[in-house]
Amino acid sequence: MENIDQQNQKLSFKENWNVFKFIFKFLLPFKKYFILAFVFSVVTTILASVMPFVISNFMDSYLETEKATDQIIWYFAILYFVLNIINSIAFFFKWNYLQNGSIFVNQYIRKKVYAKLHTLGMRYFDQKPTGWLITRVTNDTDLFPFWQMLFNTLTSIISIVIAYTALFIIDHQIASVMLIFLPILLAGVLIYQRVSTRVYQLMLKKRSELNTKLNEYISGIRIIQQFRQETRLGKAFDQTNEEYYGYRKRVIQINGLLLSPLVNFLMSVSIIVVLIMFSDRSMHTVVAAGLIYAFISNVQIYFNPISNLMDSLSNFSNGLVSASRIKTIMEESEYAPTYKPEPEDIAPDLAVTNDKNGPIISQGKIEFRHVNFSYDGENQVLKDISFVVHPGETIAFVGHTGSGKSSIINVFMRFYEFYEGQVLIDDVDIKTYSNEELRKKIGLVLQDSFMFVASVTDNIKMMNPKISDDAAIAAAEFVHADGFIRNLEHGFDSKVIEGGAAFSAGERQLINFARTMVREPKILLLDEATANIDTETEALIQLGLSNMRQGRTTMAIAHRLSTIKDANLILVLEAGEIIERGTHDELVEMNGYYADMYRLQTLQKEV
Ligand SMILES: Nc1ncnc2c1ncn2[C@@H]1O[C@H](COP(=O)(O)OP(=O)(O)OP(=O)(O)O)[C@@H](O)[C@H]1O
Repeated sequence: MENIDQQNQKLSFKENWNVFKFIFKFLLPFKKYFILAFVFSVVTTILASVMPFVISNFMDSYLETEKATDQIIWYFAILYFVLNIINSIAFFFKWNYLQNGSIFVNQYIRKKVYAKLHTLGMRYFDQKPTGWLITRVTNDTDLFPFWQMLFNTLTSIISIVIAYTALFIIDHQIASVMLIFLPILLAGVLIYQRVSTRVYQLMLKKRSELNTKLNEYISGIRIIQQFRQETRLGKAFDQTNEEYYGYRKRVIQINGLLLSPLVNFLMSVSIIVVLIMFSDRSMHTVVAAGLIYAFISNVQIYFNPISNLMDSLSNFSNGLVSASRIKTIMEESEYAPTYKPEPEDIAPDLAVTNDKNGPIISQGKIEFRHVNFSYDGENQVLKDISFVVHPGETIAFVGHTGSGKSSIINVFMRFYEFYEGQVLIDDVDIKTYSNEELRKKIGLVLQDSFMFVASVTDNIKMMNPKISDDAAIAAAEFVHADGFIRNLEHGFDSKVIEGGAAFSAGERQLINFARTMVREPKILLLDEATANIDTETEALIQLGLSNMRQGRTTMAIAHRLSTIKDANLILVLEAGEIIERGTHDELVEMNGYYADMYRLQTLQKEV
């Protein structure tokens, strides 16, 4: 994880520019909001610069000359009041458009990143800690301050130009002196940016680490408690938390030291310079007090945006760091299938029809041709796997734990990309099928399935509105899950609590069967449950399974050999290689590894 974060810490100017262009594209669909906010912002800036002139005019033309009648006082009071009201209204609209625009862009980015994650293969998720991913989708997509900063930069430049024009109109000589402060301020801005960005990035890295640790601790809480790891992990968590706090404190210190004090100091110096220059001028000529007031007001308007800009400058660099991480995720393609089979790879002898997404699976014939596979590119997990399963037949994989049984399923489901060998369905390369078609036609039944917080029916339908409640109930009946469901207090409408904790492993398995069958898959992949299931539920499961297998091509991982005696082909795996193949009777006759396993299991059963 450290490497992942470090990658983004030192970006060259060109890389930053690319990141900026990338993230800016997300803003375009919402540009209307930002343009309107900009228009209202210009209105408020012009009004803020003009209002001191109203006061200065009143002071110089009426107060000093003692000509201020009631009528004139009212006139100026109302004018000032109206300008203030207009200013407030313009400010409200500017604020509103800017906030809404930023919220919409963030939401849009989050939606896109979330959708992208769904297209990435399992290998990606193996390598990225969940907490890291959560930080990316939640914190990194929260670019609110970044958009504000961009907007502030633009409006600040306009403010500086307008305020400077006002200064120039009042007194171009003194206004010219004000220009000296600009490079000094810019130098301050650059120094601040350098110092703050580094510390800010370290702080962000710690926050990401904190999230990762928290996620690990919560997901592994059972093991942690069982092995009494609370104190050790608590200490590790405290340490990261302490480091995070340390960086946070440094950020606050840097901001406190460099931000407003520097700008305020320079503003005070400039006001003193202005006063000295006006006093000097008053030696030779009359200087109107209102003019000095208008000048000083505009000096403040001239400095304020710079102060704001510095304030949010760190947001800019942080936003770019976050944006670069989003860019990395959005441009991730390594795990997405890129392989396009050569025409000669495909030798269809089954009639295959196509729809708009590509070929569709109609028969369910499966073939593996010399497939090699590795998760990490180093350790070969599957070696030269070849077999054929004809439509409606069952193939079973047996072997010790870690022999590669689940990996065959992983490759077949395209959870992981493989690069050597070929897998075909209905004689068509699996890589030509759309993922949608594969997910639709292949029903995967894992040992333990995830249950959502929803009703039993919705868990069977998996919230798919196209599936009717009746179909869900029919599927439950088909796999014999209806008996126990109807015995629940609210039957099919009973609420499932998180993870399905209120159901036994066998009951969850039965719901899972129904969930698979309601989609009417052509191919079934079964990972036989190893959990202890009571004999009654076990009998239901076996009944459900045999119903499910009728007329479907089935690939089953079997732990108890008694359940796959009738399979058309059994493959015995050892360290990723097929060491024996045949039907149950053939393998027993062969008197090899399978026969040993079978004898052992029969003996255990008898004992
Ligand atoms: N996501 C992964 N990343 C890296 N290696 C993996 C991954 N999943 C499995 N492996 C490794 O691949 C090898 C084969 O594992 P696989 O899960 O296919 O075995 P299996 O026969 O299904 O075992 P079991 O019966 O315990 O489920 C093992 O050495 C395992 O450590």
